[in-house]
Amino acid sequence: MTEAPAETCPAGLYLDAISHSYGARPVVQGVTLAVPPGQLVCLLGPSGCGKTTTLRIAAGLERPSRGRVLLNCQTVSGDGLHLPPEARNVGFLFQDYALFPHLNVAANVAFGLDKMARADRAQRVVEMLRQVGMEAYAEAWPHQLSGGQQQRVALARALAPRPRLMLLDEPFSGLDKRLRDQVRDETLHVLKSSGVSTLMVTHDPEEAMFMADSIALMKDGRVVQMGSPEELYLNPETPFVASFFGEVNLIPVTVRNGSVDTPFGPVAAPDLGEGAPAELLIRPEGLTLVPDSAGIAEVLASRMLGRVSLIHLMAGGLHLHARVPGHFMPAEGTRLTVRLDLSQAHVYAAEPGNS
Ligand SMILES: Nc1ncnc2c1ncn2[C@@H]1O[C@H](COP(=O)(O)OP(=O)(O)OP(=O)(O)O)[C@@H](O)[C@H]1O
Repeated sequence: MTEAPAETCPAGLYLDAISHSYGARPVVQGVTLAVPPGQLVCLLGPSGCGKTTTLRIAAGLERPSRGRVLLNCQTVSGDGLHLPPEARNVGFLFQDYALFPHLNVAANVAFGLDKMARADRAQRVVEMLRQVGMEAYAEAWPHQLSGGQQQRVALARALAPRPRLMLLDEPFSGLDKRLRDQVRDETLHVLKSSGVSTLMVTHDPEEAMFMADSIALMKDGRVVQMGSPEELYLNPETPFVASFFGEVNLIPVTVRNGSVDTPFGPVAAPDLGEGAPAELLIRPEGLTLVPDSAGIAEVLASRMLGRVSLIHLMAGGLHLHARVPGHFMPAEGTRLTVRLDLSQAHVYAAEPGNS
């Protein structure tokens, strides 16, 4: 393995300007990202944006056409070198990464521990099964377990050899919603308490926000923004980032005196120039509604969505959606005063390709 220069060498996983093409088609283009030790980073983005290819490059299952992969400051891909997955000491958890059906639970977990002394191996298996709450199932066969239990055993198997990196690709998508929430929560706790660095692929923004210390949002093979879930949600750099985390109201506007007008008051605009066409994005949860016979907005429809109510309203000629926590169902035609939370409103240049 080649030592990397110290200044470009954060510990953990470091992808350094990775590009990859299938034939003539570029699918990953100059991706640079770090997964610091013990951190969980999610690769998030729409279908086909290159998440899985990036993960496969980190695993060593694909060789990048350009760039380098570093693990704890050692080059494992790049500079003419390419270590295969089995030489990288990485653990995998995939949606369809099934357990070996001919091995019982304990033997599945022991699978990657062949270099350990027998007694140490048995102890490590018990320790791992305890960590994932499956110690009572050591002698069970995979077909006797539920999907969630199988996934817990797969996690124990992946972590047993103490990998220096865990790679997860849509690991919960085979589970139904209720089970998924529970297994996701357990998986996060086990990963965090093991202290392993983790890179996880998901297309689900809520899942990424639940799991990640840091999210790299991808589009067309590139990372368009990377940061903590709060940073991406509260300070999205483009309309694409803003709208990826949930429905938004999108309003064409014009910049006047450094701001744009809305029916609820002005919103400060970035420096786009006087008269510049712009896009105003308002999150539906950024609108607070108060019934008021003198209000400028009118209810078109109210819908209960479970924990929130969705109100369709008309204000200043605009059809907007507001999401209000709890049960709030004003009748059609009710007049409202609307307050806008400015932290939930963002103005962008109306450039083609901006979104
Ligand atoms: N082995 C391959 N040969 C050719 N093209 C491929 C191959 N693997 C992936 N692709 C293409 O590369 C692009 C990126 O695929 P990738 O699986 O990395 O995206 P993704 O973001 O993980 O998508 P998804 O969420 O749908 O899995 C897609 O258009 C896909 O069809």
